Amino acid sequence: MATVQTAPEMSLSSPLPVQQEQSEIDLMALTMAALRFVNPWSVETKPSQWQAQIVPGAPEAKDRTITLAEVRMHDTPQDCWVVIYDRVYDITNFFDEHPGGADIMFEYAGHDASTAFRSSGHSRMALKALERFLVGELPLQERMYRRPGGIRLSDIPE
Ligand code: HEM
Repeated sequence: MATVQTAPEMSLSSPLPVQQEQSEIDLMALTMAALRFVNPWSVETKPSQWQAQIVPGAPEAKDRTITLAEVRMHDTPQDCWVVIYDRVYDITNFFDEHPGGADIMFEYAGHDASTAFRSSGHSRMALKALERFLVGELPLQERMYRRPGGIRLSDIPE
């Protein structure tokens, strides 16, 4: 004997839950796509291949913007970045060369080392040496020195 399937009961007060879930997923996907379009870094959680390939001291390094959040991810002896006067330096290959020793520099791995660098009385030669390690610069809103109204010091290089 044939059975007749009846449609599930519907009422205005209880809309179908499946349809509701579907529309929420689509909305989320649309929002993420829009964010990725407007500002890719706002939805990127891991360092991208592009950022991983920065060559320290390369001429284009001064045009790269790197956030403090990205700097924080580079805090190991094999991959060590520091911030000095709003600029980001990859000092991974400098540990053995540093006249002040490796340990003192590693204390600032992934962090801002401006005050420590300044208070160690580094020479003009040391300031010049920074150029070899440059990988980028902080975004304007995260800078302390190189921004309108920022802290002014006589020894901040151009
Ligand atoms: C990429 C970053 C750095 C570069 C290129 C650098 C470079 C140098 C250079 C060339 C010297 C020899 C003295 C001079 O010319 O001033 C020196 C000494 C020294 N540095 Fe650094 N330095 C860096 C980061 C740091 C940091 C973050 C600290 C943390 C406190 C530090 C602490 C010292 C100290 C204490 C000395 C004195 C060593 C001594 O006289 O025995 N340096 N550094």
